[in-house]
Amino acid sequence: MHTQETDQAIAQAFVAARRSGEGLATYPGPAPTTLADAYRIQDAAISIDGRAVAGWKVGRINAPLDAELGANRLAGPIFVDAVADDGATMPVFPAGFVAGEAEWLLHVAPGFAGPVPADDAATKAVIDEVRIGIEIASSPYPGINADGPCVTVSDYGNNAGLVLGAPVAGWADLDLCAISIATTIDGAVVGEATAATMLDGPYGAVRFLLANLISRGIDVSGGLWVSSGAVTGVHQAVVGQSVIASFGDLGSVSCTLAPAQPR
Ligand SMILES: C=C/C=C(\O)C(=O)O
Repeated sequence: MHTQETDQAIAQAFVAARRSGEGLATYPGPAPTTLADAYRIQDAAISIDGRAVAGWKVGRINAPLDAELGANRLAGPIFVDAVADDGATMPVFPAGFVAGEAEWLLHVAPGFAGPVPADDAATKAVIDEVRIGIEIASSPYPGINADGPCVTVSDYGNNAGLVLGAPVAGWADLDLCAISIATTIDGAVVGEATAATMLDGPYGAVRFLLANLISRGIDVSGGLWVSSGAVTGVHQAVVGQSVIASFGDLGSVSCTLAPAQPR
């Protein structure tokens, strides 16, 4: 059973492991089995952590768990100090889980005051920038994804950073779901797809996120990045490897994975 004490203890253990750069061989407490419990742990960890949040990752919850849990996406914070530019070296947890994901990055403009937009046109109206990017998925706990979405949510949705690629000129007139994207790790193509496979697409991810954050009482008025979900897959990788996400004529964005250092 989850109590405030167990939530705090789990959150504390994840924050401490992330600060140390070390792994967590086992889940640090009773694993959450509902999204409500999982987001309470995430909220507690954000509060203990104390770093400013620059944006949020959105990930997919696949069938049949989407029906069981009552949501087909999940969210986790991306901290300001984990946002980097194209070509960056990105810290990850070598004893835990490590992956790179090609993603559309959408920025919700400062001043958003709700309500959550109802369709893509209304969603575009609250966005002031779109970029190509890479989400770094990494957690000190190796079972972070294998143990299911509630465990994923409980440790920041398995996020460890965001690589900001080039701004997309004329994004509002482009069909983001029509652009072929490829992910390459150490020179080998590990996935190719478009965002057409992703539920209601990148703008739908923004709507999900705004509704999720508002329901949790989180301020969404200051401007925030949305890393809208893995297009070509969640590609596991190891320290030292390079990840390149290619977005056709829009160009590519890359990073290299390095071990997290104590902070
Ligand atoms: C559990 C993580 C999943 C993602 O990051 C995703 O679907 O984008």
